[in-house]
Amino acid sequence: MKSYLAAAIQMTSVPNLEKNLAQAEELIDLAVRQGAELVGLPENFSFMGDEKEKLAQGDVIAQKSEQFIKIMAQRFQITILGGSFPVPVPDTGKVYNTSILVDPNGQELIRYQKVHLFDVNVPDGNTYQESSTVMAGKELPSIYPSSDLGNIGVSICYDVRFPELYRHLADKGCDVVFIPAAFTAFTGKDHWQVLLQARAIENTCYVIAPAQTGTNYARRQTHGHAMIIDPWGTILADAGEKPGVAIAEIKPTRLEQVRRQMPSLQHRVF
Ligand SMILES: O=C(O)CNC(=O)[C@H](CS)NC(=O)CCC(=O)C(=O)O
Repeated sequence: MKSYLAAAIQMTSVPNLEKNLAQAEELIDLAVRQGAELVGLPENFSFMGDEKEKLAQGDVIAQKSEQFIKIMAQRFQITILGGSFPVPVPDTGKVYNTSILVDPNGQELIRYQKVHLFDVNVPDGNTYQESSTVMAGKELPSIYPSSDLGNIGVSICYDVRFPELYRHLADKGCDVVFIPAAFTAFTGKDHWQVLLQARAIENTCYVIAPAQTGTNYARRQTHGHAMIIDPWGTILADAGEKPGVAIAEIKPTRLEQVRRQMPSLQHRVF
């Protein structure tokens, strides 16, 4: 594993596929110009909108999103996570909330279908019933062992509240975990950063957390603060509240140092 720059992209996706892909491309370009070699896009980067609209356009969104990620990877010669996009599941009327990690040759390295669905009545009055349109994935995410970039793990948004998923990734030797999100503004202000830091600290790994921000559609407000956190829990970069990128260096020496200073993964009893 080498030292390299990673980027967590922050955007305001809206109910317009082409607009979102254009915004994503601009931000990927910005990240690459600053030297990023590993880049993550947020949950639902290519479409944030009414659930019914998302389903109606599901096939087009899935096909264009996947093609977009592969083209970006090859054009910019980066490894990139398509934070998530809907992929229709035949004969169900539902989609998988899907993330793919793609290498600079346009080769798919990991495909993960979100396991934990956000069926929550948020105390601000908004109700989310992700399972009404999304089929829950049934498998734990896998790790991609990159000799250059380290062992890369993937998860999506609400998964961050389920530490057992990250412990599974840690068991597989995870060095860098992606947590792309579209966190609600209401839960985000109190929980987002704390949860991300907890996952980094307890698993002594880097966290790359791309995010949605601002007003996406109707009353849907997302929290922003895409960030990169080191294995000690220190926030290395925070994109704030506007669209942009959080960029930071991922260092194998820092991983080794923190794992030496705080060997908690070796002290597990259960
Ligand atoms: O809403 C959309 O349009 C697209 N879907 C999402 O953004 C997903 C599923 S509803 N959001 C989350 O998982 C938020 C979790 C969260 O905010 C928390 O855990 O507090």
